[in-house]
Amino acid sequence: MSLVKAEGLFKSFGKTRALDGADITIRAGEVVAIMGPSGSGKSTLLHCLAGIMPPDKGTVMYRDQDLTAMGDSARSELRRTEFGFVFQFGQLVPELTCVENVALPLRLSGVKRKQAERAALDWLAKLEVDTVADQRPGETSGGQGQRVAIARALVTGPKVIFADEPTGALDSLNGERVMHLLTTAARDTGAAVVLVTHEARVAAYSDREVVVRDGRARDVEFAR
Ligand SMILES: Nc1ncnc2c1ncn2[C@@H]1O[C@H](COP(=O)(O)OP(=O)(O)OP(=O)(O)O)[C@@H](O)[C@H]1O
Repeated sequence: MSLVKAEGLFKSFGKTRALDGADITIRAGEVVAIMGPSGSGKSTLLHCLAGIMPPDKGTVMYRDQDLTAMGDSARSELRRTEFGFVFQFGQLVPELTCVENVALPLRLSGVKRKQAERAALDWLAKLEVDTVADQRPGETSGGQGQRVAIARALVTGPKVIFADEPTGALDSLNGERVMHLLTTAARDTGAAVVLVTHEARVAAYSDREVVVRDGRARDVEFAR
């Protein structure tokens, strides 16, 4: 059963064709690594799948909803309720403490502060960073910051986590730890993970790899 299904995606930036007829299907609960050379269209594909960027042509279905036919506000509502995001540099709010950062998506959905912060603390503990709950992101290490960002992505119970080079700024040991925690947490909650990475050892945490070349996506045989 497909959860996210994209067909015939085209996207150009001026004369650069970033996507050139890309197709990809993500099933519920699976961890998919999007790999491929630099500039091949991986991030553009991720942004189209996640409803961050509309393709020039093609469709992106999330369950029975067509993201490409939705207005901006419906699409951002869908992103807020169904998706979680992790980027290369955590992109936490620097003025807020880590627990406030993780609680933020719940607060935006109308959850009361105490309840939101309790849920945030639970997630920080699962990702083994409850020790930095009261610190600001600038006072944490890169690996801790990424774990906080993962807690923030998971706190709303998303169906899909989109992660663009989530370990790109970490050393290999921290990268592996973050991947382990991300995929374990996603498997525990049943969330699918769509992950852009250059690194084979990061892709090794996925169930399946999709290779993007010249703006087209190709499924690799189930590797494991
Ligand atoms: N906002 C943009 N404006 C102009 N060109 C862009 C933009 N975003 C992407 N591109 C171009 O589209 C192509 C695909 O970019 P994309 O970032 O999707 O590739 P990628 O595979 O994620 O690359 P990398 O691995 O280096 O991050 C590249 O040639 C890039 O320069």
